[in-house]
Amino acid sequence: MGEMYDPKTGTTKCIAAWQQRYGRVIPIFCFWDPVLIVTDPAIVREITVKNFNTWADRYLLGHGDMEQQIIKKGVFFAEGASWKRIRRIMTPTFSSTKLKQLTYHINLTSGRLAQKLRDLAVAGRPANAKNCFGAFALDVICGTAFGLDTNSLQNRDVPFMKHAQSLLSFDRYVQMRLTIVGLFPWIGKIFQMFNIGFFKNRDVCFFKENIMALIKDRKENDTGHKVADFLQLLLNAEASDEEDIKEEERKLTTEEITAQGIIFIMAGYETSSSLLQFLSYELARNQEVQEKLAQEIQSALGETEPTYYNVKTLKYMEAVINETLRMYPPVVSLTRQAEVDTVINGRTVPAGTGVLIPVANLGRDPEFFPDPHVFRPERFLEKSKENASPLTFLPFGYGPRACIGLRVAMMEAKIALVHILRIVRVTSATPEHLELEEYTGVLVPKDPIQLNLQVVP
Ligand code: HEM
Repeated sequence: MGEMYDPKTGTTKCIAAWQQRYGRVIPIFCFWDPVLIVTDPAIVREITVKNFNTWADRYLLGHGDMEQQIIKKGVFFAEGASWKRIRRIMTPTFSSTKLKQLTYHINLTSGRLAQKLRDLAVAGRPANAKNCFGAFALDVICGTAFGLDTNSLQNRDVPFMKHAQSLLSFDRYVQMRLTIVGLFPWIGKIFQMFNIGFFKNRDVCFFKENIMALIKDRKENDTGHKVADFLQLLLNAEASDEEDIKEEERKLTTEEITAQGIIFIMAGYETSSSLLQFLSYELARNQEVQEKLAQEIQSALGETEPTYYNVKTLKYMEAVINETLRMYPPVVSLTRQAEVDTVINGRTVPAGTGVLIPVANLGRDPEFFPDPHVFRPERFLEKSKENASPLTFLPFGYGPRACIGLRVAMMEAKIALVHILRIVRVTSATPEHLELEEYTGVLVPKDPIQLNLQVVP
């Protein structure tokens, strides 16, 4: 009998303690499943890159029985040859040429966000970071993915906002299903027969119906050529009715395009919101960092509108974002599953074994990042041991299965910061002691962050 996971201690602390005792490859059981927790950079490389073909799929509790059919067609959850095909078709959608066409919408939404924060500063009211950055991130994803102007920054009751929040909420209902399927794996198949999934059907259906209606509208009214959002780019690569085409050459069907639309909301909403919440909190606590950032924006851009290219020159800003992602990675761990028997650390690992790479532990490991609890963006600028290995800093994952939206997320955060810091400063923030909620899908603060703001004179 080994050690038990103690929910009171929290996942990150538990893993850190196990690592002290057992080293950087820790075998555990996740309910009945054998899983290895890996914090050794060389083995992380082995799994995510060198031996990628063996480890291409994600390890999912419930082994895929808990995701609705349409969700499983999304690139995040897809497996094997199907994932390969979808990812290959989607990759050009995220090229620099395509991404620079999205800046119009990101600038529009960032301008609104900055204005909202300014209004709160003028009114002497604190900003609820989750509400402001959550609405911002959702508006960005709805605009860039579907060409929709949801403006949930002004109107929090928009159905897209309600369903997105509910879709991603890791409430008791979801936790209960996960525990039941963890303890009694055969129930997963029964849940599947009754279409009971990990995500709530009403939210999945809402997004499915709305995205399909958008696709229908684009096709009927031939408005596609006027827009350059992700949906249109995928529609341009839509499958024809040819039946005799080889599986790996098949393009995306309407249902598959719809599935990618849902995945964009899942992957791009809470993650970007989480990043901006923690970043603004750290700016409040590190005023010198905030001033340096504002100065960089002024000297590099003046009053020019931010673009895909000019925000790339903001190196200090990039370091501030990276330092936030190191301390508060929105996705706290990566998972993979062995397709066939393989060898790790000199030991044979049977097919089906899961791997968990705890991104949050790697980022706070003093061996890789000295004084890990100190917010110090400079560590990402200096040529040092700290940024020597990309395998210790994994907020966007690594290898062929890494985040496809990395450049969108970085551009979005940078453009938002340019607009915000041109007109307001974060003077202080609560809570005094930030506790992290580790059981949700995405890392969030336990208590909502409130930001006190001041208008730039
Ligand atoms: C701060 C923001 C974001 C963070 C921290 C983040 C992080 C991640 C991580 C850690 C993964 C798993 C990578 C792996 O397993 O190696 C991932 C996958 C993914 N992300 Fe992001 N992400 C962010 C924003 C976005 C955005 C804005 C989009 C879409 C526009 C997006 C789309 C995706 C997709 C589609 C996948 C699945 C890729 C695959 O399985 O092939 N992400 N993301």
